[in-house]
Amino acid sequence: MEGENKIKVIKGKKVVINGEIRPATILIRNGIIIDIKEYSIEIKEEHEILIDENELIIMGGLVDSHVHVNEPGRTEWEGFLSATSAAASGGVTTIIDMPLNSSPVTTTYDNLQSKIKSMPGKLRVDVGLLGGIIPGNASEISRMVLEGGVVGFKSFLVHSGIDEFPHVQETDIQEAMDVMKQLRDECGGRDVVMMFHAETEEPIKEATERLEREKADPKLYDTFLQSRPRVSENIAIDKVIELCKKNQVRTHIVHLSSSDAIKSINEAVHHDKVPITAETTYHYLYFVSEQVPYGNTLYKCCPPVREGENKDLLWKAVNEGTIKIIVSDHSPCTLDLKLIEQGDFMKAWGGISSLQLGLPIIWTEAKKRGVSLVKLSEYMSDEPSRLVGLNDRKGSIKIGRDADFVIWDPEESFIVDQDLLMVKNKNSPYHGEKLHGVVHETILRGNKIFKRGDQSISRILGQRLIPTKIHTNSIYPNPTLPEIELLNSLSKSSFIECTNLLFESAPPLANELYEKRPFSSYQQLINDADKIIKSLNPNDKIQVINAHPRIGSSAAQVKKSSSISYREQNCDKDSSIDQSILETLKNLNNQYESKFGFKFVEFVNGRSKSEIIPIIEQRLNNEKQSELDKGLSEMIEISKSRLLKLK
Ligand SMILES: NC(=O)NC(NC(N)=O)C(=O)[O-]
Ligand SMILES: [Zn+2]
Ligand SMILES: [Zn+2]
Repeated sequence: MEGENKIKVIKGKKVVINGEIRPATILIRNGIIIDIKEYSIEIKEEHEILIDENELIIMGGLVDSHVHVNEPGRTEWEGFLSATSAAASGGVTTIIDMPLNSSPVTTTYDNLQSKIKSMPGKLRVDVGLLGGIIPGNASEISRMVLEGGVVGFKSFLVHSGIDEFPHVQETDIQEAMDVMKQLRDECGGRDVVMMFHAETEEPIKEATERLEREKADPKLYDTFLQSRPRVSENIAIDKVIELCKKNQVRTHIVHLSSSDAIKSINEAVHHDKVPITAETTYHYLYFVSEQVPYGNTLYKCCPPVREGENKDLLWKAVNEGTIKIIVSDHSPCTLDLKLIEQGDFMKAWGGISSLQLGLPIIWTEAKKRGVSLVKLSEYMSDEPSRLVGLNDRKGSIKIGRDADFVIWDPEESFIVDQDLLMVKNKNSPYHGEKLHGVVHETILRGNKIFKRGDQSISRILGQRLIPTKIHTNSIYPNPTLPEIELLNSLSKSSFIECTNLLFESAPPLANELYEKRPFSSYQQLINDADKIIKSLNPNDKIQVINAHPRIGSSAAQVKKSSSISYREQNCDKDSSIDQSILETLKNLNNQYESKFGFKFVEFVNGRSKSEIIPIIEQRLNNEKQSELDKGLSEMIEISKSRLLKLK
């Protein structure tokens, strides 16, 4: 682990921040954006300059919330290493993996665990996982959220293409939504989004039978297009809206293709305040059905790429904000399943490979339509991240978020050469297309994970992401702790971010706690922490006790280091109390620290700052050793009281 407090710096003349493109200097510590300053501020020589850029655009790393990684199981189709390598090369720093086409599909807690076990050593970017909802698995939902840390669920209203992932009926959806309501109302708001592949069977079946009767040519794209009419999406989406309205649980329509449905989504959101969102994908915003070559099944996906007028209406919806999420729906397979020789659209696998190309694909179209870079950052980072409850950590550039960036040139163009793609199965309908926008560098939590032309960067730094509500980024206003089973399963840095909430950031304690996993309960964790602290050498004991902010420090200082202490010490009231109290506390802290050589720590327990003054005065008369032990035992009391608030 690099120096705990080393500051890294990113400077740029064209930085996308808060809805504008401007010069800025970004300060990063431990992978988190801790400050955004004027471009011209002086950089201290101990700071590490990561990027100093005059021309290229610097933007928050992209978040692609619809990726089929297909590991474990169908790793000949894709896998975590190839998918996250492609993501890194495309400026994508977070991907959300779908519950299919891995095998086993992620429809039980145990299957989720087998997916989690397949990840270590393969993540070049951060990865969140979705669970799957199929008929009869509602009993698995809670555990996949509370102990498994999934960021949402996906289900199909039509055959998914994979037999082990059957589609749901209305009763299955209602059963799942009942569980979501329980998670929201009884488990501290730990509800997550339900995503739907919204097509219905009936119109597809009728159209397909008619086309068969007419002996329509399966190599003609129009035959496939007619077999999946817009009405199939429209009916499915109306049903999803109805269920979302009835249950008021967060719902999402994936890969919207039918522009007919935009109106009903708009009305649901703006008129009926239904908690529903919709995404569209790169291919619906780039290709048109009229241009699909005869028999070229690489263009096949479900729902289908539709006509040019449909594409224009999707872009209009993007411009108006009805569609605020643009993702890949990267759904690769082995070439044989695309039946390239037969060119049979009706039998080929549905799914398009595009994970690495999203930014240039969308920018090429957006620049023609006057859609700004700023809006792309919102729709390809912020909104997908919000969808899966990660927008405190991931999204556009903001203090407190992970230091994820893409550095790219919107002016540069290139011809797509599929052989240069990092995905496992390289055949792509984008091959040969001229796109605008070249990614030069990608940064994940302050580390370079991709640099154009530099094959030497192949660092495996990605983490599995758990939902924001139980993620504990210290800047996040209302953190809560994960279930103990989920805590035990976290990567070291995520584990430590959780324990920092209880004990503040004290490496000698945190590192030893991590080695002691698994814990049966938080009570056992605190008891073990107490034992560890007692066993530390004096220097480490002092480092642990000094992790706590001083009582009486400025509110801004306390908030920056510990949002929990900020609340415990009632810092929000500081501006209204007699400033002499803060002055007295400051002096007493200085006396205490110069006498004992470490900070004064007391379990404030809601008492006012003035009530603490006589306590620090009295404790100034004690011996050093007894004060060190007292301060450390106060820390344990603080952690017990925090546990009550955080669970
Ligand atoms: N099983 C799949 O990967 N399906 C995917 N296939 C597409 N979109 O054609 C999807 O998202 O529905
Ligand atoms: Zn789908
Ligand atoms: Zn998909």
